[in-house]
Amino acid sequence: MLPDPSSIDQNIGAIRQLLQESLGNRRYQNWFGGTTKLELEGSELTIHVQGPYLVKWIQQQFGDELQRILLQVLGPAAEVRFEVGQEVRLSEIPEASAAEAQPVEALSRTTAQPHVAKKRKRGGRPRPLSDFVTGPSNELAVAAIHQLVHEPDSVAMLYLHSNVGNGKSHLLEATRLQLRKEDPQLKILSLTAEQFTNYFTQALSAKTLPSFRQKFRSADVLLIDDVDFLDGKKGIQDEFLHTLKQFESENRQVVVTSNRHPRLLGRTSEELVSRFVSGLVFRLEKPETETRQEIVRRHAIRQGAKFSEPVVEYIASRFLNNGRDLEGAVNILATWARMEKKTVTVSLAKRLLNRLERDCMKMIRIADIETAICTLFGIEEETLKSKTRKQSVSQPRMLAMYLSRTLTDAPYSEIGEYFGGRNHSTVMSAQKKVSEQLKLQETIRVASETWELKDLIDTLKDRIQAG
Ligand SMILES: Nc1ncnc2c1ncn2[C@@H]1O[C@H](COP(=O)(O)OP(=O)(O)OP(=O)(O)O)[C@@H](O)[C@H]1O
Repeated sequence: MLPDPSSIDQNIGAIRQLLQESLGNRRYQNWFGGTTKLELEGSELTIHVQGPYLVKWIQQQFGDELQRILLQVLGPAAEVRFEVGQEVRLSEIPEASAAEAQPVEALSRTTAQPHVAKKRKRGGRPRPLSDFVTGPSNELAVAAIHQLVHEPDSVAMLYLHSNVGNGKSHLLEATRLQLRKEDPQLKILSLTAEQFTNYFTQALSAKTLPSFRQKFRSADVLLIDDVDFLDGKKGIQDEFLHTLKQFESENRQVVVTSNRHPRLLGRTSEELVSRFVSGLVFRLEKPETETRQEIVRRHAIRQGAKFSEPVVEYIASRFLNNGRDLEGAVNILATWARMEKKTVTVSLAKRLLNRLERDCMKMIRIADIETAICTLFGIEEETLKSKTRKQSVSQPRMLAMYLSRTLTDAPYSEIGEYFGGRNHSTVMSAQKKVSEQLKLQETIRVASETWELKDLIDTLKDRIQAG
């Protein structure tokens, strides 16, 4: 039986009221009012927040109170989870198809969801190109978008890749907005690869593949976020490949984003990879100092906060990896300033962000390194740990040992044991060998690409740190 929508509204209303009573109006408005959306499904409350820092913050500050209130309103089965980012919005799918297609959530909620914050895409504030801070780390990608929009005949496929939080989704949405501005009639289909998969699976089981194909192939431009989601999913890859072929044959445009270079999609068909690399491929690098500072300034303005230059510089020097972390830090400080009606100083920023930064630091395990190496080189974990001395396996194994020494506190013996019961001197010599290769600026082959060893190690480190 479907839940009664009025009882859902009543329960959310009761939760909000109790929170307001318990926290006081001002704190309630700051943390749960305004744009903080609450959703209830059964006895699970989902709180939608803007960034991972807010998850930590709300859990630390109000976790106990929240649990008490949920227990009171929803009973002992009550659970709370957080969603970081905003709601999914298939905004440019023509009305009919959006209505027909079952929402992605409805499909994914048929199985139990782990209680982790899962990032969703789009919705919320629009992210135009003018909001995107451009610098050496990303300017080629931005130039490519301009070209795609203004010279459609010259760009058929654009592939943007980067580590987490460096603006892929922002740029994809900005592309949609630019295209729309240029031609309001254009049919733009914009969705994540996961949504594509869910729509496809749904159409397959409902035996409505022809109309699914019609919808996905009738667009003028296709924008797909997180195409790496398809890695290792053969059936969907075939379907996606057919869609791409159709776009290609009719000179329509496709933009995709991914967390890695197409050649590093180890479990993706060669045909699909070669389509990706045949287009323009750009990597969004970590933002450099000036870009980070400007991201902080602009985001502070959006949050209605005014930070002094030393505070801007402090935040930018503290969060080096991506725009998302910077925005999260700004959100915390801006909300604090609003609540306390005080100016944020550098020492206050240090104090407030210290604890949060510690909480968000990732503990790296040897298993994380193993996963990153196996994914990148497209080899199985058992093979990496096996006795084989083939160079295609021994080189990744040496790298795994080297990174385990660099990124974890594990002793040589533990690392050796982990990678196939080897002794500590094997690990020592792997570390020495990789260090020498780095000194000699050697290159290394991964799939059919040649990499500078240093670039490869930096990429691996980024991906391991980002989880
Ligand atoms: N150069 C930039 N200028 C302005 N904002 C940026 C920039 N880089 C990242 N951001 C902001 O950081 C946040 C994270 O960016 P986004 O979601 O686009 O990252 P992503 O690369 O898609 O991450 P993921 O790999 O997790 O999907 C967004 O709010 C985005 O607007």
